[in-house]
Amino acid sequence: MVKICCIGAGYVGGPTMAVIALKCPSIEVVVVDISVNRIAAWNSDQLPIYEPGLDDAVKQCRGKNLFFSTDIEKHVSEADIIFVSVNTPTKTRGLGAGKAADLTYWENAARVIADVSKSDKIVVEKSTVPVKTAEAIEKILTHNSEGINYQILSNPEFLAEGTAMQDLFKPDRVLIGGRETPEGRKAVQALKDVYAHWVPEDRILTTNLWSAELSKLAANAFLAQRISSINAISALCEATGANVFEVAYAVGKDSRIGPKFLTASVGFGGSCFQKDILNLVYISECNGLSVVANYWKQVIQINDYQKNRFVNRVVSSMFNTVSGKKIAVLGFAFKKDTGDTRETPAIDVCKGLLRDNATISIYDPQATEDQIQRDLATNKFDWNHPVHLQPMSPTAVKQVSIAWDAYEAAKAAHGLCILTDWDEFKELDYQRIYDDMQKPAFVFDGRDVVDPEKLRAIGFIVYAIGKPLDSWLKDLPAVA
Ligand SMILES: NC(=O)C1=CN([C@@H]2O[C@H](COP(=O)(O)OP(=O)(O)OC[C@H]3O[C@@H](n4cnc5c(N)ncnc54)[C@H](O)[C@@H]3O)[C@@H](O)[C@H]2O)C=CC1
Ligand SMILES: O=C(O)[C@H]1O[C@H](OP(=O)(O)OP(=O)(O)OC[C@H]2O[C@@H](n3ccc(=O)[nH]c3=O)[C@H](O)[C@@H]2O)[C@H](O)[C@@H](O)[C@@H]1O
Repeated sequence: MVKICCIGAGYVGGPTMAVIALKCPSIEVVVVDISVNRIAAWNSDQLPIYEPGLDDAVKQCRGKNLFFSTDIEKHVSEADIIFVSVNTPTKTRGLGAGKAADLTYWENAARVIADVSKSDKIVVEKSTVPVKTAEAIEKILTHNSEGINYQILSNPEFLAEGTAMQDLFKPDRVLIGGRETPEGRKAVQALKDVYAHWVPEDRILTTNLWSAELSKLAANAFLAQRISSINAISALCEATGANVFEVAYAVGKDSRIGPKFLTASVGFGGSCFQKDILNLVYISECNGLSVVANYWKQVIQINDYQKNRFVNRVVSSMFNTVSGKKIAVLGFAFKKDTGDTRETPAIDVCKGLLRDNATISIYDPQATEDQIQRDLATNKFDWNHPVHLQPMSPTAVKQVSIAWDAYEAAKAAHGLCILTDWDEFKELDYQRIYDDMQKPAFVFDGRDVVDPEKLRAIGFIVYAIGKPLDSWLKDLPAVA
């Protein structure tokens, strides 16, 4: 029986291994992690992450050919194929701080592999890493253990949260990079054989190591670039009276452009887009390509601009101050159908409103109170280190409270900001919300959730990103 061990039981390690176990009953899969709590949760009825369809998959194979454990050494030493799916956050200090990837977690994992391996291993980079990481990992492994053959493969993951299970069941492509040697090709074939259990052969692409590593960074950069492009246009739409959703529809109808990833928003969030672009910027700079680096930096600058613009719209609309005013925030997760709040634009928007001394009441169907408070108290870039390495009880921000539903959040509020595209926000009784709010009642829609005209008919003053402005907002500055 082939044995797989995955180091890192997070958003990628958990779902990807559950799908491998489900689709390959003849393979034993063990997911290991340094976090005792996370592993305990994977072994319980309350999985550590919310992802539609994940519970079912885990329940079907846990205890049969899928296991979760903290005994990293045992399972690494027994495995034939080791996936490494640990965090690769942005460095917070030292050389490359604020840009380069912090490979501490990866290096620690590699050192454990080197320490405990007694047989040949295929080591698979599942984490998103800078180009040439495989070379560094190879050095750590070969310099620390004798007589063992390691084949390093790059097999980046392209799943998106909220749709992870369907992305894994039906991937657009699986990408495997390996050394162009007989041993390298054999390792690539071994990993191909795993995916071939359910992925059609023509969707399994093989490349050299560096192409695979770079393709992952490039894919995320291209996706984020589309969002920043449409968000840049959204500002122009507000200035001209065009509607960004009509523009996106018209632009996306061109089959060369396509309709996806053209939804204007308060900004992209999530653990990877910003981190991976910063990484690309850093690699470009390190290779002396400053023009290339500056080009990609713009994608992040537009994203920051969009979040700032939203905050400024809120403050300027509400008579240039939100001091002491209650603002309801609907949605804190970085997108719908996930409880993940990493790099969510809601953090920047809430921090912006808090700087102006607002009082905030937040409702999100999945994000927990503890996580929200932690996010608002954490410095930029510290968030993406494992939760167990972060302060256990960060000081709660006292102007922030968490509500159990949207109506409670909106009660007596002056303004309401929609920051995540949860479907349930479309179905709310906005008349009831209006009746309970202070007047004039403002709605700021950062996610194309509400129909501004319907809300205006109720009496709200509405700002919706990229859509024609209320007469009240027309003369106010978009960016203060
Ligand atoms: N979250 C996502 O949707 C996607 C993430 N990725 C990439 O996958 C990688 C992992 O991301 P996530 O799963 O979101 O991170 P995560 O933070 O959810 O999970 C990483 C896990 O690794 C564990 N860990 C860290 N060092 C360890 C070590 N030495 N030994 C054992 N366990 C260790 C941590 O405790 C944590 O539970 C990152 O490189 C990310 O860029 C790629 C595609 C999608
Ligand atoms: O490397 C990663 O971590 C993953 O990053 C993204 O996946 P994810 O961040 O989970 O979610 P997306 O659906 O890409 O959304 C990212 C952010 O962009 C926003 N977005 C997305 C699409 C759009 O048109 N407009 C827009 O504002 C979302 O609301 C969200 O805040 C990519 O889509 C995945 O392919 C990739 O594997």
